[in-house]
Amino acid sequence: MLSNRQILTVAQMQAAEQALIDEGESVSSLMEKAGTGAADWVWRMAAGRPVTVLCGPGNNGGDGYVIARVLTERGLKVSVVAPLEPKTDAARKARAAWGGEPVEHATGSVFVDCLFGSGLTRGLDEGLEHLLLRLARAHDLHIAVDLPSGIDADSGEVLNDVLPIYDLTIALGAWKFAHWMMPAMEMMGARRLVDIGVGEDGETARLARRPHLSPPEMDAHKYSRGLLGVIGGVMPGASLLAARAAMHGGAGYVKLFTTHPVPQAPAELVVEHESLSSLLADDRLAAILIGPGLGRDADAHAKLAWTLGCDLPTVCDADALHLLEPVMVEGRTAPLIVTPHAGELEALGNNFGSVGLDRIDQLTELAEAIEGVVVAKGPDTMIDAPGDPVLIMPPATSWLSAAGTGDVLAGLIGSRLAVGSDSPSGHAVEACWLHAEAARLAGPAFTAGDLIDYIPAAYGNFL
Ligand SMILES: NC(=O)C1=CN([C@@H]2O[C@H](COP(=O)(O)OP(=O)(O)OC[C@H]3O[C@@H](n4cnc5c(N)ncnc54)[C@H](O)[C@@H]3O)[C@@H](O)[C@H]2O)[C@@H](O)CC1
Ligand SMILES: Nc1ncnc2c1ncn2[C@@H]1O[C@H](COP(=O)(O)OP(=O)(O)O)[C@@H](O)[C@H]1O
Ligand SMILES: [K+]
Repeated sequence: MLSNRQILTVAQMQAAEQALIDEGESVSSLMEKAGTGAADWVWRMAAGRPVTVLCGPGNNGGDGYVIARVLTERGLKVSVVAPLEPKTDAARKARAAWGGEPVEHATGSVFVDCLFGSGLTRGLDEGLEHLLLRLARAHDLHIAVDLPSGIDADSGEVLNDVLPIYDLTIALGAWKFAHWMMPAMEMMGARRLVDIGVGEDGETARLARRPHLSPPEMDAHKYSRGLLGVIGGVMPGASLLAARAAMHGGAGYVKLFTTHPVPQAPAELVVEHESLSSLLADDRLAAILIGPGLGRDADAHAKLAWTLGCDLPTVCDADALHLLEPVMVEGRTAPLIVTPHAGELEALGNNFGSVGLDRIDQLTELAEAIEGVVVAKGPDTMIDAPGDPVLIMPPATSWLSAAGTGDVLAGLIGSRLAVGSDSPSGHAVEACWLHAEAARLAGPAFTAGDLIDYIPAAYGNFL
């Protein structure tokens, strides 16, 4: 059965195709499924208008010839541009079955890019780049088959300076990382997946599943729902945002521990000013969040070291990520979740020895090194825990790119961790969904404070 969530590397995709071939398929029969499935989408988009297909030398080009044949049979006017002869047997057969004559150039309504797919090994050379751009400019609608040509399937890297922007990308068989990773995913437009029979493999990366949350138990009380301690620092605003968000994230009780005055704290938020050691001795604490507004001085360092030494379920965000060192996590057994944005991921990589790696490798290595969950934030937020498949969040609204929204997410993750009904990475996923859903409901131009107001309604959408 088609898995709508599975994300494969090129090597995994090739292995999956080989498994199908071992079961009796051929490259040509797979190409027929891929091409006819893609042709259905092109047919819908074209709505009777002329189509131009750009076919490359490999099997992606082969898919293009199948699309051209199917749409011609259905009565559409189809032109094929083929700057390179087909090199694979399956592509040659598909071209012969199409039976038409390629043209040098075509204008029309719908442009279908079958130049290169997952077999791309380098950026497009100047001639192909110009041809691709010229054809794209000569058409109104742009469709990429499997992947836009010129991007790296495994890293989402865009290998040419200028490439077309697509209205639709039709993934074949399974998602590739580039479909859900920046910067490539920005070019893809809507994404659709065509089934060619690739099965589910529990080991591979996947899109994070939308969670189902539960209301509190009938006999719940504030402690049974989870007590979260948020440790503040020199910038009270950030820890206050996190604590306020946490109050709506499921935990029954949120306390803010800070030595600094917090005049804007709402009445429901308990602010404690005692020493950290006595506050952390409370055995009712279900989880701790430390980092937003903490500062990066010696005092902040000491607070972080002390907190992690208490071995409670802990979320580290913001300043804590710059201070975190391997020695602080040694010997811990309680869950740890870190929530770096790109810059903080870099800083953590430096401290934990995972430098110079691509984003996915850095994520997985860091999760192993801290023996905890890493939530790598951004337009393509990814979550990893040691031994688990990498999870990628579906894209959230770009209005989240506002100061303080990370503090809100950290508060939500802390809150879910305090609830403690799922695995730590499961809680990170729940919080990311709550955050994204609150942002969707908040509409345009919200602030981090506004975002918090939408968390209860977002919560309601997961019950
Ligand atoms: N392998 C299979 O069983 C199937 C593959 N399918 C399609 O096949 C695609 C992968 O096919 P291929 O592995 O043939 O790869 P591509 O069709 O993406 O192209 C690879 C060919 O282009 C050359 N090439 C790579 N980068 C180049 C560049 N920058 N400039 C010039 N030439 C370059 C390679 O040397 C190779 O000859 C998938 O994306 C998908 O569209 C589907 O038809 C389904 C079945
Ligand atoms: N362009 C974007 N599209 C979607 N989500 C984004 C975008 N930019 C930022 N975000 C999200 O917003 C939050 C920002 O967090 P962070 O960078 O820590 O900001 P801050 O430190 O100001 O709170 C993260 O959850 C991130 O995933
Ligand atoms: K393509």
